[in-house]
Amino acid sequence: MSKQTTTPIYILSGFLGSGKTTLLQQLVSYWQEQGMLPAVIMNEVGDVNLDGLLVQEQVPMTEMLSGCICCTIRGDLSMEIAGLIQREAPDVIVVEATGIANPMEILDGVTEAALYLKIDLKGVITVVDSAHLLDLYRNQKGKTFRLMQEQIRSASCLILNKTDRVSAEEQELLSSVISRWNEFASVLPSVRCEVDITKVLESLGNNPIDITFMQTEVHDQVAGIEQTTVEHDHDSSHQHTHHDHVMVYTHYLNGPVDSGEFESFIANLPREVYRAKGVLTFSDTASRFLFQYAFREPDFLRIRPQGEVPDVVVFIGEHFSKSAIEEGMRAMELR
Ligand SMILES: Nc1nc2c(ncn2[C@@H]2O[C@H](COP(=O)(O)OP(=O)(O)OP(=O)(O)O)[C@@H](O)[C@H]2O)c(=O)[nH]1
Repeated sequence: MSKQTTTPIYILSGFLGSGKTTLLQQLVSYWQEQGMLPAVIMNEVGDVNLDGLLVQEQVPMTEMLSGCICCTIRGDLSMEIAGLIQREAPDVIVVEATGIANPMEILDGVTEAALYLKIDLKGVITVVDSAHLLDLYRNQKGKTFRLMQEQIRSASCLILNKTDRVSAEEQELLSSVISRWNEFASVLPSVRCEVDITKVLESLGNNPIDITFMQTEVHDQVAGIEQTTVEHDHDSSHQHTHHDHVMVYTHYLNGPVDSGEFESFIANLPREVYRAKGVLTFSDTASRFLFQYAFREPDFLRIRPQGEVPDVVVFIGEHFSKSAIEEGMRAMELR
């Protein structure tokens, strides 16, 4: 039985690896401390959900894999929201979009659901990787730059994350740049998304989404990007394509690999691979690890996954050679 109350919905946006899951964990803990039941809709471009390993088991979660909710599987979003509300009656829902999602399209998906469900779209929180944005800002071109700009423009609250990876002057420059792009959203600088969650939620209340403004002002700017990066296929939502400039390679490992060898393989990844994540067993350490790689920075977290989780690494990027990555990985497995 679904509750008769209105369910608030938050959209988490931000480029691949910016820190969305890191923020999601904080939001979930915050709501749990308030005695609330948060639920999560996770969307991944790859076919495995590794971020799910970072969310506590008792949090109801729906996964939308192998596609991007902003385009090919957008139609499914309102059904997922409806299903979650019916099954779990959560007090609040967070939709974590893929890093390549266009928030305008997700807003469309959620508003579609609002036609027949009692939901209240609270706003878009966009997480920004400071170092990555700085790098793209200095080049001022490319689809990734425009997409990141779009994600910033559609936010009601902006988390300027990973400030540990830029200098104080660079952080100031970024703050002024993003405030110019989006003068309505609050900007909260952070390291590992450690922000005052009450401030985030308050700022959403103060900067409600003005969909009319976004449709006229922003959509015009987005139009060019959509045409070049999105394969529109609204009729066949199960044909899982995604943004055409983004590639995903999922590599299942046959066994443990040497940690040093893996680290040097990652250090030498081509620039075109800008995000990777996986679960690994190393031959020289006892534990298993959740591996992350975002904008050239690797990270390893010791984990004890519940249930069966294969050793797998997902590589995401643009125009990289899948066979070169596969060969490199296989070579490590053979040794
Ligand atoms: N140096 C640094 N690393 C961070 C910070 N915040 C998060 N990270 C790391 O960045 C990586 C990506 O973080 P996630 O929270 O998984 O990013 P995401 O946006 O959910 O990634 P996708 O779901 O793949 O788009 C992880 O290794 C985090 O530990 C930060 O402030 N500084």
